[in-house]
Amino acid sequence: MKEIRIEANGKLGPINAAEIPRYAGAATYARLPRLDQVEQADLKIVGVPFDTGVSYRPGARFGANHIRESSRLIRPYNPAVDLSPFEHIQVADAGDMAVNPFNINEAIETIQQNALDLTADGSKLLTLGGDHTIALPLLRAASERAGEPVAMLHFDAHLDTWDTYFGAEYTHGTPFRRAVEEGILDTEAISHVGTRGPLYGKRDLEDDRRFGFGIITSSDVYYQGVAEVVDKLRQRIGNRPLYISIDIDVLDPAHAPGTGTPEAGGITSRELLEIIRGLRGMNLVGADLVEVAPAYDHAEITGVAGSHVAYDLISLFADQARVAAESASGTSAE
Ligand SMILES: N=C(N)NCCCC(=O)O
Ligand SMILES: [Zn+2]
Ligand SMILES: [Zn+2]
Repeated sequence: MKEIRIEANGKLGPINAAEIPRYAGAATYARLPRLDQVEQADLKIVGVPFDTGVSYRPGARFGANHIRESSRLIRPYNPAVDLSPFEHIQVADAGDMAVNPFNINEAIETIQQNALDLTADGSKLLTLGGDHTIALPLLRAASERAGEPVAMLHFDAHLDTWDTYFGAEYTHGTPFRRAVEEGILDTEAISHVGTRGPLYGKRDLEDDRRFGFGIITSSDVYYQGVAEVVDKLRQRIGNRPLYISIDIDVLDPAHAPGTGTPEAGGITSRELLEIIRGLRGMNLVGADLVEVAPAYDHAEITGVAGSHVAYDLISLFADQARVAAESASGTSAE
């Protein structure tokens, strides 16, 4: 069937839901064009079907396609930030990386190389799915492209700065310790948001602090509120190149049951979306959304949350482009 798409400012947008019912056809994220359907993309959305690094329930290898299927209802205008993101940047779905499920070291190499290849033309990357192991190669690629260690906001129930599991260095509980060891993070500007739940010991927090991480716990979000949290994060990060890593388990299991290591007492999807929206104007260079495991989901609760989180991340990228275009053309950029 012929696709009928929304087009504006020379950008090829989603399939028009007024012409072709939104439940029809193969899923791309938000029914956006595939990368091979556009001449160029400013932001590429790519799936990472990999979950060999998990310590508990597997299934995040199916996360990207679940988020795509759950994103069919996304509409083109984002009123929360007064922006039609797909009109300001060309966004395209680049499909999935082909990652070895039997060899973690090789998988990490592939992810890093694919991320570098996809951004060689100056475009940016938002990855969907996979377990949190994949943040390490994605951060390596992001810091190489930025030409310096990157700031990071890490939304997660977990610290993911543990040392090893069963002697393994590369797992979904250890990417950020490795990243600090490798010197690819700007340790003046890294923060966890939404952490909670039992730890192995107090030492986990001491190690984490030593690496440079600031912590805003799930309870801090509750007691301080979104506005104060956003303020603190913006101050800590300033204009540094910023990578955002979102583990969907940062949400309470009521908001995201479909994940591998759920912890009670999480933030709501409203809080997460509001914090992301509060980051407008920051120097975002890349992002991932990990740990969506559809086997434990119901009624696409987690898939819908993930698809909307991705939409507000895309809106941040688009807003950066809007501001840059406005200042280039001399119109005031608010
Ligand atoms: N979900 C992520 N990324 N990490 C959880 C690791 C929890 C653990 O096995 O102790
Ligand atoms: Zn994690
Ligand atoms: Zn987690």
